[in-house]
Amino acid sequence: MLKPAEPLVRLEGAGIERAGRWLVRGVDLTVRPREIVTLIGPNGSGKSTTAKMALGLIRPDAGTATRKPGLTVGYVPQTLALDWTVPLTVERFMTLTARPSEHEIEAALEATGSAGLRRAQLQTLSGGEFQRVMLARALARKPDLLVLDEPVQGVDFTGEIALYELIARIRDDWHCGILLISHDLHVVMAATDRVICLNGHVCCEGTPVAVAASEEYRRLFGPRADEALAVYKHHHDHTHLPDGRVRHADGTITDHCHPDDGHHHDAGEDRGAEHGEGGHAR
Ligand SMILES: Nc1ncnc2c1ncn2[C@@H]1O[C@H](COP(=O)(O)OP(=O)(O)OP(=O)(O)O)[C@@H](O)[C@H]1O
Repeated sequence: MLKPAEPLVRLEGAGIERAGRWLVRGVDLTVRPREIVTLIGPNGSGKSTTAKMALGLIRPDAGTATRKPGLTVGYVPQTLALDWTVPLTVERFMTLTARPSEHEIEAALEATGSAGLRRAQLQTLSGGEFQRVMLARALARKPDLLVLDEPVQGVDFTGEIALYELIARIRDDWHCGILLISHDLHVVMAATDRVICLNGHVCCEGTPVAVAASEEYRRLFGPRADEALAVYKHHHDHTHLPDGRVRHADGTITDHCHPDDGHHHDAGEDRGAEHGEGGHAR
């Protein structure tokens, strides 16, 4: 039996209370190395609050939040308090709150396809470019855990797919665990190992297929639930094992998955494929 990797972060029965109201309650969550865990749920369901507990930015009023000792976290928040009237290059932006080396800045920009933007002014970037730069800034810290709160804001549908593919590639190449927040169902279902559906508490959780099939999820999202599942089935082609290794559609197991390793086949071949536990798609 394979031993699962030690969690990077674990919430157990965690909850936050403000002014006599529980914003979220009873949340159990773990993110392990090389795992993508996605929090979905309607507006105000407690996704950002849960992520902040996982990050250690707020302390749970009930339950516990534990992080692996020495954990390095990269965080892309939903909103950023920036003075947009002050000129700021991408390079400078990346060094505002941390001191990454030249090499780390270069590697992070390269990995997010933003190398050409290094000297660009932040104010001139498109929505998609800005999200990639935000990702690069978080990556430059060489995080064990990346927490991405709505990373596809301001990005069109094609850009959204590309961004989720990039996130999966970052997990594979940088070996980090990723906690993703989204209320955007269709693409995110295809880009995650495990989904946790929140609505003030954990409504349902599991593989994308298990969640999409659950009553609670269908009640919450209605007909859009089927759309999300269709996209998921379309793209699936490999499964992440509990120890971080990857079982491919052809049955072989490797330490990681990468588009060039010869195991991946065209998404078109995946139509109607069945899914194992912990499956995810790229
Ligand atoms: N510091 C606070 N004090 C009181 N209420 C708060 C506080 N922070 C958040 N809330 C409330 O808690 C609830 C959950 O907020 P949260 O930002 O976690 O939701 P979310 O699922 O991330 O929403 P969205 O999809 O809109 O980003 C909301 O009703 C919000 O107004």
